Amino acid sequence: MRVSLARALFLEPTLLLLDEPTNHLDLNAVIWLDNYLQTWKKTLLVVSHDQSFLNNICTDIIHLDMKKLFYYKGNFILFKKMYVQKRKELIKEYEQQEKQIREMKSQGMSKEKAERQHSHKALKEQSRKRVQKDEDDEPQELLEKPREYIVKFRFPNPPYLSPPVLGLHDVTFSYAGGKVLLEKVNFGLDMESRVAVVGPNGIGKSTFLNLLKGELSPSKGELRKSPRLRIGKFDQHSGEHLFPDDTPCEYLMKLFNLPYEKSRRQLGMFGLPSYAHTIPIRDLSGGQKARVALAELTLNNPDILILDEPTNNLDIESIDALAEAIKSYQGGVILVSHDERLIRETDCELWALEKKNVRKFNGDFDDYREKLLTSLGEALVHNPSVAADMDDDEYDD
Ligand SMILES: Nc1ncnc2c1ncn2[C@@H]1O[C@H](COP(=O)(O)OP(=O)(O)OP(=O)(O)O)[C@@H](O)[C@H]1O
Repeated sequence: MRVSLARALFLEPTLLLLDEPTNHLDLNAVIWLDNYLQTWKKTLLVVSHDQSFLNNICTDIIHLDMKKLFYYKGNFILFKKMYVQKRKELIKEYEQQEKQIREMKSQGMSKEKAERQHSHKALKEQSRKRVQKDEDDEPQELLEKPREYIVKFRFPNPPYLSPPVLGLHDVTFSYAGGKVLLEKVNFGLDMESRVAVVGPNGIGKSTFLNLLKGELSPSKGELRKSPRLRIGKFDQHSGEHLFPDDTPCEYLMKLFNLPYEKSRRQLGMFGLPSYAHTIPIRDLSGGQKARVALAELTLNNPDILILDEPTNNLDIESIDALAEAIKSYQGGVILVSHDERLIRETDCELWALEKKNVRKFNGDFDDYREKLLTSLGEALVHNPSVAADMDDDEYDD
């Protein structure tokens, strides 16, 4: 991923097309790319579910909605505001159309005729308003009902567990025959924790989370956890353990002994479209499987959430829903993510994995960004006036 991206950037094409470029990058690389592309002089067309990235680099947004492209000037924040307004107008127009059709029907007209009549009427109205007619009159299509796409996640609040809840004590770890990835790590989580672990690709972030979950055993040292602790872990592979022959609805019903309706409600809450509740899991997309896995995780009532790149298979609305759910959740959360917005929104402390240990970064996300870019010798595009101090003082031992 890094190599193909580097090649694309090096060639400086007139038109640079990027499809989810941040998906396989670590946070440091995303910060660099974001900063770099802010001064990109040529045309860039990007598809991304990373809102901060879109905000920082885009001057225009094209929204693919109801099978059409809609053009907006400005970055993603502006688009969101304009879209809310546009939706209101579309709903109003749709309601007017439906009212007129209802009136025609009440005068004894058939549904089909009323709809046909309405499209001609709408066309006449449009032609009357048009100063210059530059295209052939075709009966105007009826407006579709603007779709409402609301995703709302909720993690049930666990009972309070007094600290220490979960911790690594003097943990050293290496894979069989591999080099030491973590050495004498001491780290603890409690119910109030909000931690984002950052560090470059391959440094051992997922390994660290797997040690906390107990999926890996320390080579030296130990994992200690509260006996009643339930951990919920979600990662890019979370869809893989689902039974492929079951439908999502059957899967949750069997696992949690749920009634049919409750199972469907749970899936719906996690944004799985209703047709996908009753088809085999093997036919779901990666993003849809991720939703089933999140629905399952929630039903397990976890006390601590371990999230490893949770945004990769989620769309923008679901990432927002995830951030909201984490904000109102009263258990502990530790995550690895390259999504700046998720880290900021959830108020996570940054812990950096480097030199085989995990240490708290003293500063907020902007400080981290600035420190990183300065260490790479990059000019800061957003905030050039602040000088960075590259001392190790910024870390707690
Ligand atoms: N099961 C395994 N057996 C042997 N080596 C492994 C295994 N899993 C990971 N590694 C190696 O351990 C190192 C750390 O991997 P890990 O996935 O923990 O890093 P990471 O920081 O999460 O990376 P990324 O940001 O790319 O996801 C890498 O060099 C990786 O190749």
